Amino acid sequence: MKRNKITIVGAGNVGATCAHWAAAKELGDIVLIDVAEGTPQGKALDLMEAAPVEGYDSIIIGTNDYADTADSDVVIITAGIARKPGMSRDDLLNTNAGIVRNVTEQIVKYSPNCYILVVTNPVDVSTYIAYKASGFGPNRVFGLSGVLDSARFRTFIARELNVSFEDVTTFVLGGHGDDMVPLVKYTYVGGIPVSTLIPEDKLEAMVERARKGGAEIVNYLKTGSAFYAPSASVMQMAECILKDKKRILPVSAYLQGEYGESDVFAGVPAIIGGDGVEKIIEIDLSENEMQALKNSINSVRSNIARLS
Ligand SMILES: NC(=O)c1ccc[n+]([C@@H]2O[C@H](COP(=O)([O-])OP(=O)(O)OC[C@H]3O[C@@H](n4cnc5c(N)ncnc54)[C@H](O)[C@@H]3O)[C@@H](O)[C@H]2O)c1
Ligand SMILES: O=C(O)C[C@H](O)C(=O)O
Repeated sequence: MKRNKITIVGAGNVGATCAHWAAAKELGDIVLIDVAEGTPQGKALDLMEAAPVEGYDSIIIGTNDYADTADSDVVIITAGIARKPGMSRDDLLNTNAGIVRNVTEQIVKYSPNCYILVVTNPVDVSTYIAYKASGFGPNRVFGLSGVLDSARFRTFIARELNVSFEDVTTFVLGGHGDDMVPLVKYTYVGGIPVSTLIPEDKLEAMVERARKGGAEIVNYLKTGSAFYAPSASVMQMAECILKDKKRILPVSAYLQGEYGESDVFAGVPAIIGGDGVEKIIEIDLSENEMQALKNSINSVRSNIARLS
């Protein structure tokens, strides 16, 4: 029986932690690849040497050679620079656009049948670049945004109510930027609408904190950005493909008329299963929510227009 093969491009904070979650969940064998010589090799060996203690059976290799990534089922792109305090994610575009394009070309050459999950920021634009460079169908290339942004919003709500994190469900839509759209209307705690449990002003403060959740961590860390919750989030997306889970998750997906938008990536709810983005779900939005989504998508479009 063929084992799943997961390639993670970029062996930095997000990439190495993705490998950690993937091994802990025994999602498959793992290839960690980076331009830095020694880094992926050292981190992969170190992680594999934890296997006898933790009891997972993933084979983990580190490399600088794309030939080792051949025939991957899922490829996660985390390569590129991260922001520092005072920067926006969009400030990373000039450096990261070329990296994502180049990485995608290499990946596709060796794994023509894979699914590509993009993490590198600004993620909605990076995912657009990877989609165009891959020549893959839109179901096979998508990005990390809403799972992470929703996880932050869920965390704040669960702590406020002192309930299990698992029992809070929500959606955050739009681009993964400061104008993302957390949807209070679609937020439930154990099936109960959150608006009946938390006063409006407190909820609004949590919405704002979720929107700025990335910057909050950057301001603490100073030298880089969040990686535990981001890597857990993207590995949940990978797991949905590898196990054909068909979960409904908010992901950065290619829009072809949904929500009145085309030829752009933005966070929307979608069924994620063995065939990647199997269906984008269009939910009812109020006029204000739709306008907020459009504003957020317009920010993504203006960055796409900056690409040469
Ligand atoms: N979409 C999201 O929600 C989300 C969440 C967290 C981080 N990010 C983004 O993910 C990216 C990585 O973050 P990080 O904290 O891991 O950064 P990091 O600096 O710790 O790691 C980045 C790694 O990429 C490698 N790299 C650079 N160019 C490469 C290339 N051409 N090929 C292969 N590897 C290359 C570097 O050597 C480094 O090891 C950043 O752009 C960050 O903004 C996005
Ligand atoms: O904030 C960042 O730059 C990294 C990531 O997009 C996040 O939301 O944590």
